[in-house]
Amino acid sequence: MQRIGVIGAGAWGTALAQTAVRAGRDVVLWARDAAVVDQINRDHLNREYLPGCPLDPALVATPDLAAACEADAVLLVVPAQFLRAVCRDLAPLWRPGSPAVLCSKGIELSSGALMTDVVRAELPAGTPLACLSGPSFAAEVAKGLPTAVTIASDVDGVAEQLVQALGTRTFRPYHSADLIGAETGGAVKNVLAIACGILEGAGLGDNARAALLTRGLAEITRLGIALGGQPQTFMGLSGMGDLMLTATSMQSRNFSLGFALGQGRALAEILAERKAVTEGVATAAAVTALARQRGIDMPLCAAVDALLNHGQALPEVIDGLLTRPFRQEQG
Ligand SMILES: NC(=O)C1=CN([C@@H]2O[C@H](COP(=O)(O)OP(=O)(O)OC[C@H]3O[C@@H](n4cnc5c(N)ncnc54)[C@H](O)[C@@H]3O)[C@@H](O)[C@H]2O)C=CC1
Ligand SMILES: O=C(CO)COP(=O)(O)O
Repeated sequence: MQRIGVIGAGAWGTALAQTAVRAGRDVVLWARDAAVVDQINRDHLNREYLPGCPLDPALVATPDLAAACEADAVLLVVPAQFLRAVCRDLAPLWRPGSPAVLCSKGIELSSGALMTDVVRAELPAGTPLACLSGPSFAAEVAKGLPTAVTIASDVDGVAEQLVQALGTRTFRPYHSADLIGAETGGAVKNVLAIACGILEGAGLGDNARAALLTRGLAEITRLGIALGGQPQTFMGLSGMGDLMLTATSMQSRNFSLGFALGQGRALAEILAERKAVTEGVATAAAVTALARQRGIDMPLCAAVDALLNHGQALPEVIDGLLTRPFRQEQG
């Protein structure tokens, strides 16, 4: 895999493109915004989405989807709610047999579909699928700080090839065969990061944070197993690893949104101030609907959804969680 296409030049697409260049690959990064394309090619910067990170001059950006599809593997890095529309444009341009690597973290709100379901439905039949997930803030990856992630695929040998293509001394992918497990962890942790931010912003204490992380991981695991994931995946980088990172750091857009909510600010006001995507907002609703449909108990995700999307007041949401019946810990 020498030539890598990257679809989406937000923070994560740009950082992944940069790390693939560092790994010695020829990389073409597609951006929908012509100004971003020009800036990457001319100034070797993406000031809009990845400020303060000088980019390798060998990184080439393009406004032409077809040019990014001329690749041995294509990383899909557009926000979850836009992925289907972009895949529809990609489908006629797709190089047969080229793996699609999902790097977005979310669940489609309109359908409850995982990102792999979306891609499977829209890209040509037989396209090998993989998922890259794990604890990885884009700015740190772009700067070459040490990072470990999971690359999962259900097609023999594909994850291993991607590990070889993208891995460097400081960007360290581990391969896995559990595609569903890897992507479920990445999607649901965003909702739990909002919850953790809320409790931090509201000053509910360190005990509450530990309780939330632990019970949150139990929610990820319950849903992930029901969708077909392997239990041990949720203890790995794409599960516990990403939850620990995202739900404890102000670098996270999801955590910082939760923090502001916990301090009493309104969702609309917080969202109006940011251009960056905060995936957990839509995913809270998507995951809560999915859990309800499958009869899976996910009280923390449901609480975030009630607060964000159904107008429930914060004290009421917290009270609802604190007055749940006592129960056995496992299961
Ligand atoms: N930023 C990070 O540290 C990480 C992000 N991710 C995931 O990567 C995905 C992309 O996030 P970021 O690169 O951070 O985004 P971002 O917040 O930096 O940028 C937003 C992106 O959305 C695109 N966009 C806006 N409207 C669009 C539309 N209508 N159609 C298609 N694209 C549109 C913009 O062009 C831009 O590329 C998300 O699912 C996120 O969860 C995963 C790991 C790390
Ligand atoms: O997924 C991420 C880190 O692994 C990025 O999280 P945020 O989208 O909350 O910034």
